Amino acid sequence: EEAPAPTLYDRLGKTEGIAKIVDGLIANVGAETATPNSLMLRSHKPMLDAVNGVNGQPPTDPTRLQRLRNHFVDQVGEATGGPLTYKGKSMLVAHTGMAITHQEFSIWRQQLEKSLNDNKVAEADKAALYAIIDKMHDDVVNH
Ligand code: HEM
Repeated sequence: EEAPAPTLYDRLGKTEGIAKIVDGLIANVGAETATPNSLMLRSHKPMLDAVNGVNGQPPTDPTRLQRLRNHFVDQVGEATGGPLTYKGKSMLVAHTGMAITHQEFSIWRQQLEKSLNDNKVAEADKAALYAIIDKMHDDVVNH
């Protein structure tokens, strides 16, 4: 009996590996929002304001980014064949009202790419993950 072939979830390092990739993505997006002429600040400002507070006011929703992070780990874990279950909103519902542009989607994808490279994900596994991500493009963009 041969062992079953590892799933993409296994090849990304299971939940621990996926969490590192997601945390890297979030760190990269956060860094981009702090740059002059950021392309990601517009879409992320409501969440950042809720987490950080505005004008010295206390945060209105301090765990909002943490919830997004945990949901995203579950979503990738489920979509790559792992034992996780995504319990968040559909991609269409989650991104409706944000008017995310194709350009913003591309910049987001570059932040993911950086994290995949930093985590030394193999090219074939990056391609397999992009196939999953790019299928969501139309649900995320222009709503
Ligand atoms: C295929 C690509 C993407 C995936 C898989 C994804 C995934 C997610 C997930 C899982 C959530 C949380 C939904 C929930 O908790 O119910 C979310 C929310 C969010 N996403 Fe995305 N996302 C993608 C693209 C983008 C892009 C391109 C942007 C902006 C440039 C973006 C900005 C946001 C923001 C601001 C939130 C809301 C956080 C909040 O208000 O609490 N996402 N996304």
